[in-house]
Amino acid sequence: MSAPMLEVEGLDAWYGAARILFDLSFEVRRGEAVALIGPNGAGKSTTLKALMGLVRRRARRLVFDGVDIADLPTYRIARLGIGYVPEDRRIFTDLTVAENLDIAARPGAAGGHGPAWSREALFDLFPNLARMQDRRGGAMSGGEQQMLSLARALVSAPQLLVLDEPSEGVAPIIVEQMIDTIGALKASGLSILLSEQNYAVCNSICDRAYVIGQGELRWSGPMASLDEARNHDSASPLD
Ligand SMILES: Nc1ncnc2c1ncn2[C@@H]1O[C@H](COP(=O)(O)OP(=O)(O)OP(=O)(O)O)[C@@H](O)[C@H]1O
Repeated sequence: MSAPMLEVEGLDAWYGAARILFDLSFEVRRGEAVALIGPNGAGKSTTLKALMGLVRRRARRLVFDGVDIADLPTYRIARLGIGYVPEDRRIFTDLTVAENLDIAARPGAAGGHGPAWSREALFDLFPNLARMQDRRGGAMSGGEQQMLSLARALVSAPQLLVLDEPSEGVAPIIVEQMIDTIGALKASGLSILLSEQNYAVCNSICDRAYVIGQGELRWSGPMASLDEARNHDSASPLD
């Protein structure tokens, strides 16, 4: 079997003096969708920030696509082909949809070694965005902003999409659309690392799951096994 695309071994992370992650290990293989599941405050967002070099962290092994990323700054990690969509989305609220995408497509921003996304291909995937190209980011709903943030991540041609709680603050009907969109991206060959509290989102999209609690790994295995345990065991890994 080929080496994993992302290998994380023994990851610790801190905010100031407060240690948040304890010896976390996980991996994502090429074409796979992997869920980080856990309750509020479990450390999911911190795990993704630690991966991107946005918080102080230490790991025995932190390798993406064969490159040691432990000492790389965030922009270099992104350029290797990781499209990170943070929980707060970080779109420019004063700029329009089209301008937000233009900024992501500035020269030198791409180069992620993944499939290139033309504007047409993006708008095929996100027809709502195609219809609101002149709308300012600040005038969009939570779900629309999430889609824009996802579209913007694709502009940099990632191989791995890292999505931090994409369903948060999004209306249920839009969550369904989002599941379809992320599922289509997976079907196109992109690898996905998804942090979620919404179990249904993980179950619809992911092949495998890691359950995190209080900064530690509590369980890992195929999504189907987690689903089985959740439905039939009195003490499920999610309790
Ligand atoms: N900037 C920060 N400074 C200090 N502590 C923080 C900071 N951000 C998060 N924490 C703490 O780190 C722990 C993990 O938070 P994290 O946001 O990673 O959890 P999470 O699993 O993503 O939960 P949520 O679903 O609420 O985002 C929590 O105890 C949280 O209070």
